[in-house]
Amino acid sequence: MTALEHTRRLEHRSGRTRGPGAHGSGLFARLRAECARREYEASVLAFAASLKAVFREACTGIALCQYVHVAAGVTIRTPRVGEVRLGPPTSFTVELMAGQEPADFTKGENGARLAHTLGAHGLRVEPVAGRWVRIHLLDHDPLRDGFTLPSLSVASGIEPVIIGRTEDGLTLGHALTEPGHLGVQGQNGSGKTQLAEGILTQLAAAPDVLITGSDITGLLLGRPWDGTVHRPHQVTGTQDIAAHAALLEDLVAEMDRRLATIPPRQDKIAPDAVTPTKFVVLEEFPGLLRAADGLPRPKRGEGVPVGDRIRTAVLRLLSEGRKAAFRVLMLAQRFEATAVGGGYARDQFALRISFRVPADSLEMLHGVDARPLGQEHANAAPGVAYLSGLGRDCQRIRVPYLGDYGEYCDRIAAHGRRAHR
Ligand SMILES: Nc1ncnc2c1ncn2[C@@H]1O[C@H](COP(=O)(O)OP(=O)(O)OP(=O)(O)O)[C@@H](O)[C@H]1O
Repeated sequence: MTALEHTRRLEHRSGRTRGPGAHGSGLFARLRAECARREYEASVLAFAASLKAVFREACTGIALCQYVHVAAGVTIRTPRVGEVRLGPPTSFTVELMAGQEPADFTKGENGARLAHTLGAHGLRVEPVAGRWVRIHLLDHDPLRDGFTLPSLSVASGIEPVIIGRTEDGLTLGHALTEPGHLGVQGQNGSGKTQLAEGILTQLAAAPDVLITGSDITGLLLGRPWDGTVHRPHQVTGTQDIAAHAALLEDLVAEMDRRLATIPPRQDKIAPDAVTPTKFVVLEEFPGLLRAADGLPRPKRGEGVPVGDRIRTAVLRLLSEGRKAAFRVLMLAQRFEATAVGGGYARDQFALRISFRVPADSLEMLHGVDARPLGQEHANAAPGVAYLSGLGRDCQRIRVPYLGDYGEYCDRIAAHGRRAHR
């Protein structure tokens, strides 16, 4: 019998025996209730014993154990299991061995391997006290269920905007004042737009934030922003690709002005309503570069190719913009170096988010630590992403769902800062 079958049988049994004894007061009823209670207790003990045995085997299988040399040969020590709670979800306490850390149970592929051996979908490790942790066996993906982004907006870029929920159910926020650009990749339909729309609607009203940038699709920026202070700072469509380059070069000039006027004894601009954080959105950036590179190249000595102008401007914004209160949000299907303006440009993203992408793309953006996660993430559901950077380990998150495109337009209309306010 596998651990999974055992769990199911006992859960069923625990449910069935919860009530016996409650009905009837005759001798036979009391005997039946007593019998059921003993049977239940025996089944719990049997389950706990079998879980301990399977856990021990699993720890040995993934080398979360110690080999102790004794006179009779080598014995294997595994972390000791304490109290077992039937659940659901089933959980049990474990005493860490010398040199072990709680994260060892989930590091790399350990979490998935342990969980599968124990018949669970995944596991969560909660430090309890001293050297003890509680391991929770999850019977389904904690990110399976989506959640809706409430219609809210922040009053300042200092306030965090909601970007997702972790596997532990914690809401994850990101303040625009955090010193990092955001890089987001994902295949078509994986959820990039929902994330970007969610972030933009939350920022649209902040007086110290200006939403600017380039969008060849003309859906994320552009028309929904008509009538707001942000709209004149956005370039959309593919009719005039040179206009995208001109906007980005204007932003670089503004950045240079700001850098030249940083007040004495300060090393960065403190954004306010007069000098707002410029949130530079680059929607489908590789597509913009492709379109620019497809334009006829100017003759020698007659100017710089538009693609090169865009690459140079974006690289400068990425590498020097942080101190001048510039933050870039770049969206791409994959963050291949050539597609996003070079490996140096890619390295400038302090906060990196990957929706469903092929395994090699995940590693490209998040480093080799993400390699073991690649295969599973290649089939991730829309809205499920990996996030790393700004002091956070690579972790899975669920991004909130905003609604259909009409809802996005309505929220920008409701929150978008207007010139006359
Ligand atoms: N956070 C989410 N929660 C639930 N469903 C989502 C979420 N994000 C996306 N989806 C679903 O996936 C669909 C596609 O999402 P979205 O348009 O954001 O993808 P995309 O990566 O931007 O794709 P494209 O590159 O084609 O624009 C949405 O219409 C929605 O049905």
